[in-house]
Amino acid sequence: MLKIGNHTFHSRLFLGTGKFPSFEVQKKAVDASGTEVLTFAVRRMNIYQQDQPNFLEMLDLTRYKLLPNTAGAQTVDEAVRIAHLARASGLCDMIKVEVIADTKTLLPDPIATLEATKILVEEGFTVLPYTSDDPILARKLWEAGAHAIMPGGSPIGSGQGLLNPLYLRYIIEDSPVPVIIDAGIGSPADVAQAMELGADGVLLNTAVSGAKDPVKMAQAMKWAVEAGRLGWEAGRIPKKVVATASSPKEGMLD
Ligand SMILES: CC(=O)[C@@H](O)[C@H](O)COP(=O)(O)O
Repeated sequence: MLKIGNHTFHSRLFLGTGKFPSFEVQKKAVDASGTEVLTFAVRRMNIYQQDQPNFLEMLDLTRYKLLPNTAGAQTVDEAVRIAHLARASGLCDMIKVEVIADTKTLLPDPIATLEATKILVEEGFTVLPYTSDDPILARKLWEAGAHAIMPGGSPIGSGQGLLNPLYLRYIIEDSPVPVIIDAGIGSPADVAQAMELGADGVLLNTAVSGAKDPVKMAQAMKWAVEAGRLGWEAGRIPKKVVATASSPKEGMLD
């Protein structure tokens, strides 16, 4: 069971809702993923044009926790304002803090992320900051009261997988709060790697929405999360540089 703040989840897969080829495919993929948490940019919400299609309208929202994110924010003020908008709209008290100040890498602004996290924790939100794979910043975030840490595997939408497994491991080993690897996941193998490192979960979007068959990929991601978690719980064998026969020698004829 995954616990973040006061929320508990069976599934360890968080799914983004952007860029699916259609709402119908999105719905089928969400179902196939087994996710309980859907994230979306508050700025995509159609608050003022109720007659326009809503990207969440095909989904039975009673089945999912919504994790609004502050995507589009470039400053602390913007992130905090977007979080307030999410709360005023009656969405979940969870907020994914995303403050991006670089359009090429889409890497998070570490100082603004920390500042926004402090403010929103103080205001009673359940705060999940999207951060780089920097273990020192991760520590400052949980010291500031973040309820989970979401380090990127690689740049958003890049599908590059985990570029720095060592730093992610440092974060996972030290963090007193859940660590969700967020962004850059390209394939089920990346997901399994994250979970085998000991991550508490993964958040992904593009790898599913951009797949040739998003529904099949969503199912594959679900199984990869489960397989990786099980493998981590089971404890892998140590790597050796020499071969060791897998059959025991005892009882063998010479
Ligand atoms: C949907 C969302 O929150 C993204 O910003 C997230 O980081 C996912 O990234 P990928 O699309 O690389 O999976």
